[in-house]
Amino acid sequence: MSLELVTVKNFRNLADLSFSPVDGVNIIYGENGSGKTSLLEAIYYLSHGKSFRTIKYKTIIQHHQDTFVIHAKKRIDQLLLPVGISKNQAGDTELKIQGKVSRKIAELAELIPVQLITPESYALFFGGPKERRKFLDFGLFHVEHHFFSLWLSFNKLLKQRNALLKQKPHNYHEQIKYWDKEFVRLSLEINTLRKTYLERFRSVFFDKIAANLTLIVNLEIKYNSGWKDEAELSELLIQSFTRDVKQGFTSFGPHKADLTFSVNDSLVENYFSRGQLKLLIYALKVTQNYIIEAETQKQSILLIDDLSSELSIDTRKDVGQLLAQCNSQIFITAIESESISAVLEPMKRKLEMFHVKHGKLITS
Ligand SMILES: Nc1ncnc2c1ncn2[C@@H]1O[C@H](COP(=O)(O)OP(=O)(O)OP(=O)(O)O)[C@@H](O)[C@H]1O
Repeated sequence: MSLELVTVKNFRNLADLSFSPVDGVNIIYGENGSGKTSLLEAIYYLSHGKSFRTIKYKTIIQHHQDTFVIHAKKRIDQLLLPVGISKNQAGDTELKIQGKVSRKIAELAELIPVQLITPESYALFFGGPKERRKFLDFGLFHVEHHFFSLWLSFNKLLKQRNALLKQKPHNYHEQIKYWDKEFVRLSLEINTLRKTYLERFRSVFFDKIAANLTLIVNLEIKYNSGWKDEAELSELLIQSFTRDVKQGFTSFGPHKADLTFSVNDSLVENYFSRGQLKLLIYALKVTQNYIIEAETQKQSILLIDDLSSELSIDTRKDVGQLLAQCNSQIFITAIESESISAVLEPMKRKLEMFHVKHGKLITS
C-alpha cells in the first residue's frame, strides 16, 4: 500500500531524481539547501495538488524549465498503480492515474492520504480556526465517503448566499429564506459528521495513541460550532442578516466552526512549551493516520520535515513511541541521520537512508 517508486523532475533543485522508498521509515538527509524539503514537497504535491510552501507554482518549476513532473507507483495489494502530476509555466496541470488523465485532484488525494509535520505546524494552534477545521476535515474526507460531496454542496450554497448578500437586499426575503432551509440542512449534516468523527478521534487519541503521554493529562479537545441545533442556526441566520448584508458574507455555519485544545481551561498555545506543542502535533497527526488506516485499509503517508528541531532527546524518544503506533509510510528529513536515532529506537520498522546532495541522491 506504500509508494514504491518516486520520480521527480524539474521540481525546484531536483532536476531528475528517482528513488525507491521502503514501506517503513525513510530518512532523507543532507546539507542545508540540498533538496530534502523539496522532495517532501513533491510527495505532498502529488497528493494535494499544491505545495505547502507557496501558492506560486512558478517558483517550484526548476529555473529555465517549462514543466515539473512528479510520478510514483502506489502499491494496492498485488497491484502497482502509477500516479502522476505535472504542471507547466502556463499553469496547465495534468493528473494521471493508471495512465488515464483525471481532472480531479480529490481522486489522487483519496488514493494517497498524505499528512505533513513541519516546523510551521504550530499553525494548528496559533493559526486561525481554518487550520483546525482543515485538520478535522482531512480525516473526515478519508473516512466518511459522503463528506466531500456534502462539503462541495455546502460551499456552493454558501457562495450563492454570499452573492445574494452582496446585492444588499433590504429584508430577509422569501428567496433567502428558501436558500437558508437548505443551508441549515447541510450545516447540520456536516456538524453531525464532524462531531461523530471527533468522538472517534478522542477515543483513539486518549485511549490508545497518547495514553502514555503525561502531556495529555487534563487535555480537552472540543468542537465549537457556534450553535447547537437546527432551530438555533435558523434563528442566528435571521438575527445576523443585517450584519451579514453589511459584511457581504455569512457569519454562522460550519465554515466558521473551530476546534479548541485546552488544559485546565487554558488554550494549549498559552500553556504548553514549544516542545510540548510539537509532541501534541505528532500525537494528533498519528491519531488521524491511525484512524484512516483502521477504517479505510489505505496506508497513509507521514512527511516530517526537520524532525529534530526544538526537540530534546527524551521528546524525540516520545515521538518515536508515537510514530511506532501507526502503520504509515514515513519520510523524515534531517541534516544528519544521527540526530534522529532516538526517534528510530522504538520503531520496529523497515528503515532506509537517502543522502541528498545538490538535488541528487548520493549512494554511500
Ligand atoms: N525553482 C527552483 N529552481 C531551482 N532551484 C530552486 C528552486 N526553488 C528553490 N530552489 C533551490 O532548491 C534548494 C533546495 O531547497 P530545500 O528547501 O529543498 O533544501 P533543504 O535540503 O530542505 O534545506 P534545509 O536543510 O536548509 O531546510 C535551495 O538551495 C533552493 O535555493
